[in-house]
Amino acid sequence: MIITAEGLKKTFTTRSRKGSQTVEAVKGIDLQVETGEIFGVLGPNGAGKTTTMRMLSTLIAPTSGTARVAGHDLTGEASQIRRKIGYVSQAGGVDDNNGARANLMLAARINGLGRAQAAERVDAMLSAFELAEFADRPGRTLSGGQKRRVAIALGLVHQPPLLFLDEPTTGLDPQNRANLWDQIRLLRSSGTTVLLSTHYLDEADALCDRLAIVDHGVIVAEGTAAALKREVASDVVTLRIGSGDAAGSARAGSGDVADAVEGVPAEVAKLLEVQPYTKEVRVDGDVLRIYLDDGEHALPGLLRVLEEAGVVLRSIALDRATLDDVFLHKTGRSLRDAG
Ligand SMILES: Nc1ncnc2c1ncn2[C@@H]1O[C@H](COP(=O)(O)OP(=O)(O)OP(=O)(O)O)[C@@H](O)[C@H]1O
Repeated sequence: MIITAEGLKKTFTTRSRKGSQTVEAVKGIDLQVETGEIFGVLGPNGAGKTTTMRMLSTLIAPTSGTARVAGHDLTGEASQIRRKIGYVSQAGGVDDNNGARANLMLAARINGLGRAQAAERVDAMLSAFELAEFADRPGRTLSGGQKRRVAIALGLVHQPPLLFLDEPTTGLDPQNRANLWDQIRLLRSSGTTVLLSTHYLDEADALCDRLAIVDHGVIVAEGTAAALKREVASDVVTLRIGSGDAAGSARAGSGDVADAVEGVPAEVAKLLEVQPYTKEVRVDGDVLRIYLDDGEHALPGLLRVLEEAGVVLRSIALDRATLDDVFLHKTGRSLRDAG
């Protein structure tokens, strides 16, 4: 394990004229990151991702809890840890008045590399991150994607075995995001461990070997994306149902059962909850999400139940469960709406 953390907590106290305010940003996090993996911390805005990363990278001291990072104790051996990690913040830390080469040279020298070794590493970084073409152009003239690549190169110039990336692809267009994902995967294949935070579901799913989902300062789920999703269900059927008169006039079937459940989401949910294939049903307004395994086989039976009950469908979709379904299952909210 390159990171083990137990009970990490951080409480901020801010003082203003109105008095002091306390924010429990991280409320007790246990974490194990294996050497050589890409580990994701996924959560909505304000969940405590940055605070967790800043504690583990020694930028701020935890209020309580313990951790070992890259073989050293977080509280007693911070300077040894700093030599073994790279940290790329959301802001990036690229000096806008200097080019990539000068930025990298400064970072290499600050990290203790001699002049010749620094020059060698700078060249390697310029080439690895495809920065050579504009290596001497001031940072302010670079595109968002180019600048993000310089920022990540800055975190890697001293060849740390562990790299922290705080929301590395926020604000990038899809092509730049995909390029950066490739570069992060290359880092893994060269043996670097990456701990990254993100609020993008697809990023956590596609890029991370394992992840921790955080909400309100605690980990609500942890594991591989596949295992986390499997825990909820493999498939989800999303129904939008009609209601009231619209349901009554348009429904296919009718009868006593239909009169009882027509268009009332909670009643329809009760009906579906007792079906043998159903794992869980969630109601959000007139939308029902039915979690089940093997949706393709269950779907005809599910439609039959709805028809017999006279339920009018406005739409129906069968999808694979996503990490958002995991978040919903654990917190009762969608990650898309949270934060
Ligand atoms: N220095 C600070 N002083 C006071 N409160 C803070 C400080 N840093 C963070 N917080 C608060 O702690 C909570 C967690 O913030 P944090 O930045 O760790 O969240 P995050 O998950 O990284 O969010 P984002 O995705 O928006 O960056 C928030 O409520 C934030 O306002």
